[in-house]
Amino acid sequence: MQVETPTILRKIVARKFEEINERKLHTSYADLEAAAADANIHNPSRGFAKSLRNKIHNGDAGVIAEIKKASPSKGVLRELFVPADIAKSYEKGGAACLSVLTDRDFFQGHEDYLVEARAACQLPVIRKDFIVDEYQVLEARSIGADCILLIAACLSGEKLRELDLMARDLGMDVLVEVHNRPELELALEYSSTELLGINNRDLHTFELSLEHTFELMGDIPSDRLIVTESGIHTKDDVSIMREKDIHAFLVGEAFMRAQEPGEKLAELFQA
Ligand SMILES: O=P(O)(O)OC[C@@H](O)[C@@H](O)c1c[nH]c2ccccc12
Repeated sequence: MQVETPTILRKIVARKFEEINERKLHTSYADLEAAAADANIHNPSRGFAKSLRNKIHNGDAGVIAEIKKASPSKGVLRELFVPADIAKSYEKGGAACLSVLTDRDFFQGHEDYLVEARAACQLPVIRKDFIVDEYQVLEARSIGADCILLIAACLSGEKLRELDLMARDLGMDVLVEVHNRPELELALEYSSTELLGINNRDLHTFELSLEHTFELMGDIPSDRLIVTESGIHTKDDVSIMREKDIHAFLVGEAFMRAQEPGEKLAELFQA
């Protein structure tokens, strides 16, 4: 079963396949396998899901704080952009985990940003990119990623299963992202990952509504940890979610626009 792919996403994914082919000319799959194995010795996974769960067990929100310079819908979000400083600020502000955009062409991200951010703190990090090929999964572990994002809207069921199992074999956690019911069905059928993200933003129209989380959450088995993604800007947004028993959040823009991202995190998420 293949869920229909929206157009902006189709454009990004088409470019992604080109990019992967370019990279394969530069670094072979075998070299990347060796680099990932090496990372598992020198830079083992920090336990992404575990860190989220720990915060939630303590009664806090589990916040995945995003490091994102720009996005296709909003343009540049932050001019002064030093990933290591942002990472430290987030850690101080109480983040459970970091999310680092590594896509270059649409989000002005870079793999180096993930490496720099992770080296500057103790937090586990998710590689936020459009992952459609095994090559990118190896690449993620080789740069130190503790988790990868898999977006149901750009994967077939079989591909989702393959990439999910491969990531977990490499010691990473997997966050599977869905936006609507067909994608949720695909995610539940083809992946048993604990972390299920509901993106409140439609990657086709950029339309954003927190209602997406409430509409889909009822169909998610209780052994999964739901992460509400995108469009969280106010303390009210946070309390509405927590009242409905959603305790894990992925937040980017609201923090990126603040002078001190970690202070903004503490302000939004303090009880
Ligand atoms: O900046 P926001 O609205 O707080 O959203 C963060 C995050 O959810 C968003 O960046 C995101 C969610 N899924 C994605 C997939 C690809 C790129 C980006 C994303």
